[in-house]
Amino acid sequence: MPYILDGQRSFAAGRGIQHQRLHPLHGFLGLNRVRRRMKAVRRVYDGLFEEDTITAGSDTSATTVEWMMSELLRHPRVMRKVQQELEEVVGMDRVVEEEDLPKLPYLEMVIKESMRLHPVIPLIPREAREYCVANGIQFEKGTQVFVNIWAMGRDPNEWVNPEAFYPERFEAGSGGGAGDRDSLESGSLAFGAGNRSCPGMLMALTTVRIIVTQLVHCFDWELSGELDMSERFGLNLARAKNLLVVPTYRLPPGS
Ligand code: HEM
Repeated sequence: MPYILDGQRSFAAGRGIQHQRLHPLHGFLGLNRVRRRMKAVRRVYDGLFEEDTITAGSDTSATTVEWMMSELLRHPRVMRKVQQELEEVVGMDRVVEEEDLPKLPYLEMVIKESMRLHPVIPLIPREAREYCVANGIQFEKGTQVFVNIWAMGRDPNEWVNPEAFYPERFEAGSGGGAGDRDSLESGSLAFGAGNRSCPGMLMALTTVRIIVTQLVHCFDWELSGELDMSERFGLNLARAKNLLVVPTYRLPPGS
């Protein structure tokens, strides 16, 4: 039966698989884990209100998961390669744990590639605090600027074949246009830059990594119907259409 794969409910999948052995597409996200992390983030950034953190932190991660799963469904070769990496590192008799994540280099490339093409916050607002000139353009003090992260990720001057989903471009020496963007945590603009960059980045990356790996490790996925990659423009750049999929459990019974 086709299932609407949305990032929020994918959280549920992880929890269901790990602890309840429910139908894996029901259940509940490890919300306590998320709450614990939220508290940790708040301790560090205690000037922020919880509402801000939850708003900024939930849709963004969920939408990132949806785009990544869409790209994996569109590129079975890449999906298979992620599954193979998981089979080698984790095996097939248990689910992925957070401790496994640093041992999954190909997964990292897939995340980078997906976030390059689908930064969920496509425009980052800034204001010129003083008169300045950048790229020959003069900005008066107080000018509002929107940095277009979406366009930068698809700039043909920066990336070889920018519209292609090709995670291997991030391999050292691949010549794929990755340049010095070898680390998401230090290089990607998908989380902004400078003093106001995303304070939830590390938590977000861990959340996305664990959800996607559990989905891909525990299930084979098939599309139900056409895959429409249209975007719904807004503050959060989400999929315009539901992602309809058919999952099949692939771990042996009891694992
Ligand atoms: C994949 C998931 C996420 C993405 C792509 C993302 C991206 C971003 C971006 C681009 C900004 C603006 C940065 C700038 O202006 O330079 C931002 C700000 C922010 N993010 Fe995230 N974010 C994600 C997840 C999270 C999570 C999980 C939290 C909290 C737990 C969070 C909390 C915040 C907050 C509070 C701000 C405002 C920071 C400020 O204005 O100083 N984000 N995020």
